Amino acid sequence: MASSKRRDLAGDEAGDARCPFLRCAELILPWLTPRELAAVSLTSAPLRRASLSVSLRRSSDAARGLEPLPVPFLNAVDSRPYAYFLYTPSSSRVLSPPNDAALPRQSWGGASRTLARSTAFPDREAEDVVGDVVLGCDCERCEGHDCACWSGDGGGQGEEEVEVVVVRSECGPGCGCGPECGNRASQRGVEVRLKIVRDEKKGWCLFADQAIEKGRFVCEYAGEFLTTKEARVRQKEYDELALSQGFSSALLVVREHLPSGKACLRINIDATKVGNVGRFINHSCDGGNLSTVLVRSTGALLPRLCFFASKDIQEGEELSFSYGEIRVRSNGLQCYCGASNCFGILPSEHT
Ligand SMILES: C[S@@+](CC[C@H](N)C(=O)[O-])C[C@H]1O[C@@H](n2cnc3c(N)ncnc32)[C@H](O)[C@@H]1O
Repeated sequence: MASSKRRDLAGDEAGDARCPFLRCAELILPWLTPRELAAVSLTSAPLRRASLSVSLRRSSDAARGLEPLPVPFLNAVDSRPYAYFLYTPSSSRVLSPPNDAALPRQSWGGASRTLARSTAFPDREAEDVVGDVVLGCDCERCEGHDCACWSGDGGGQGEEEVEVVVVRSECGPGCGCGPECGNRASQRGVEVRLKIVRDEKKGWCLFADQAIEKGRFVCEYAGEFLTTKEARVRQKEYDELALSQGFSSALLVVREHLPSGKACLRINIDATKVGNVGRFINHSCDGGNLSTVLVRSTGALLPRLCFFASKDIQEGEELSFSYGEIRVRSNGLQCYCGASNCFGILPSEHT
């Protein structure tokens, strides 16, 4: 009996594959948002099966084939199969669309992984529209030369605090060397096995799926480069959503002090709508196991924010870093990092 049921199912699937309408659907479904996919799946059993396949393929690789290794979603706590956002391996490739424009679509979960590459981002140089020089940086801890600080959104209610990070130079487009050059560690994408695991309290969390030695590059914090004006508008929108719907946003502000010591370059990276696996890294009050490094490639105006292992990391360990130390709101979002020195609330700072 069971085997005849299996045969029926296999027969249905073979029939589905031969139907021209379903072959078209296979091409279209990967371009749909989860909401659109759910609506389509209600229309017929074959479309429900096709939509389910798309969801399964999406949950098997958050990076949609754009990184050297797949990064799966694992969820044992609720029914969400994956988080939906547009994937970019590196910040420098994307541009924020105008406020009122819909985000471009990106194919995800199709039978062919190569479709993900046809993302419709405008083909313009990001660097001519982002990166604000701010005179008289208000960061008190940075002394000016060769230092940088960053702050980020800790789940609403303003940006987070400012943290000193290291600045590193790598080879760039103008250097004669190729992609295998040892001085391009952060330019080859995610080369360590990672997985994204759902937690009841923290939402999605990025985990190491292999041991990672201290100092090794883990991933970039990739997202949309925004102007400061756009960042402030978005921050306000995210704060409201965080308070009303428990929304998780991922907007970081990096300030790199210019050599004069009298100005800093403010870079706003928003991974909320367009990002990479870095957007799943949670905060830890003890500093976690990742260090943040600003990497500037020769010839590039804007640096990229990159994560390196700050200690030896075991397979199965959650990856985390400190979002900062300032908490401007005593009623900020609750922190569940579990560190012995946990403050109880996530860092936050005024935008
Ligand atoms: C950059 S995202 C990290 C990924 C996020 N957990 C998700 O589900 O997409 C930042 C958000 O994660 C959550 N988060 C990060 N660290 C946390 C922590 N230690 N405790 C509770 N929530 C945390 C907050 O909602 C914050 O706004």
